Amino acid sequence: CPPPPRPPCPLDLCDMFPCGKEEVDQAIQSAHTAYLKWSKMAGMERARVMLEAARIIRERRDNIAKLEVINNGKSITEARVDIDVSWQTLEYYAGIAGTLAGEHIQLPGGSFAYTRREALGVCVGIGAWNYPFQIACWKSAPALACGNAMVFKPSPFTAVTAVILAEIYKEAGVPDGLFNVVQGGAETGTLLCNHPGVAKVSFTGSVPTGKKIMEMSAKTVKQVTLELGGKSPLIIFKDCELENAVRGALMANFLTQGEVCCNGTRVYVQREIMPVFLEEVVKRTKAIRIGDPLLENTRMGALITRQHLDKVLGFVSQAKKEGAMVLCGGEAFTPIEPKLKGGYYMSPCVLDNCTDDMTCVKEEIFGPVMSVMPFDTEEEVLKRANNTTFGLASGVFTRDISRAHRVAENLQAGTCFINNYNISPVEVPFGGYKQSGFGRENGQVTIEYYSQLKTVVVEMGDVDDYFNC
Ligand SMILES: NC(=O)C1=CN([C@@H]2O[C@H](COP(=O)(O)OP(=O)(O)OC[C@H]3O[C@@H](n4cnc5c(N)ncnc54)[C@H](O)[C@@H]3O)[C@@H](O)[C@H]2O)C=CC1
Repeated sequence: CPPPPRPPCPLDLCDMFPCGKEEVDQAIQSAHTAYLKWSKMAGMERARVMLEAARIIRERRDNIAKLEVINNGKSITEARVDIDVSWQTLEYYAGIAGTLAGEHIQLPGGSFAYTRREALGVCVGIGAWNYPFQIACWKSAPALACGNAMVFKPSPFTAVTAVILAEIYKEAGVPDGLFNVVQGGAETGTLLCNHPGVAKVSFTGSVPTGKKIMEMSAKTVKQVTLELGGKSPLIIFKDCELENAVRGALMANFLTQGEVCCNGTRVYVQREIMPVFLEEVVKRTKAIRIGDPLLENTRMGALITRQHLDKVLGFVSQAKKEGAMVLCGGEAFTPIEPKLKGGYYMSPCVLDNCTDDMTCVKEEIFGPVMSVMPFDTEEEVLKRANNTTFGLASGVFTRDISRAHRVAENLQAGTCFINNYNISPVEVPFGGYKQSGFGRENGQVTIEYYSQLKTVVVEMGDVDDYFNC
């Protein structure tokens, strides 16, 4: 049902009507029809269509990026990177589509077996609001490369750009229905996860929702990939290249207004360099340009919603109550331009005097808030870094190559960045340990999560007369 009429708002991007059972059934049915056709095509044929889609995205990069800024609130420079990563994802998996193959296994007496890598069927993608277009590509590209269809549900807060992707796939020549977008929130997502026509659900979002997705998917034994939240540690040793470590800490905390699942928000700094680190990090954080995300030199745009901004500011207040010290930021920010008044901006925040038991150190804030803590030894910091139910990412800054690899080995996280942070090219697998989820996105391994192996056993001789004794 359309929502009741309300006065038009000049800032509205679209009206979103959530899909109900009928639309979800239709989307899955048409995706299934498209899958029957698409999965019979050769990998090279699928690759050609995907490369054409990648080309169109590249050609329209600036327009899509602009729309993504309006969709999400992130800065235009970041949005362009998201769109570049998106077409690269399509190119990468187009390259793999033509290489999908099985094995040949020799058996006694000339008999043999072979394996076929087959598609799963209709896959569902459920996206978060922080990387709307990129998440749709991270999920659909490997799915389509393997011969699947996808029904994608974007977050209701960022409903628009996934539709652009659907239009581009169609223009590039995928069969009608191969990539369908359904709109809506939890109810629509529930319909998708409970649907018997769905073979797999790939989800990006919060841990509580991820658990529900798993539970619903279990009823019909759907495969599941979960990309959930994090509270990742970033460990900075005193022998680091300080300039890089400071830049890395900013990269680990303030991209997309801090709304990044793999952010390194627990920053452990070796005690000897703490004063100089804090001085530099605060100086740079204060200098971050906040404001109109469509301007070239803006580096921090608006948070996703008023409620989310209030939630993030609430974390800062709670941190103060628990004894943390705000070194900078942590307040609602009103840009000078009149048109931006009422936007959900906040100044990026650095918290000192933090301890491991504080709420700001334990819980995912999903906003521009960095918690800094001192440490003395490698053994101690590893213990503290791993003392969390999350395990998405981690980082270490040091000039000592042995220490870097030793720390990477001992951190319980799906990714460890050495001497940088938040670098996620498509060639590199991405995903979590512990409650940050399972399965992987990107890299060759993701093919495993969007395909299944069939074994074909071929007898070249006679069948044993086993029962005639
Ligand atoms: N790991 C990550 O990348 C992300 C983590 N988050 C975390 O989650 C918090 C809440 O953000 P939300 O957008 O509300 O995350 P969420 O986990 O509630 O929503 C993510 C997606 O799941 C859908 N969804 C919600 N409930 C569902 C259900 N019962 N069944 C099926 N689909 C459902 C939503 O419509 C959206 O498309 C954030 O404050 C942040 O801490 C949010 C976005 C991304």
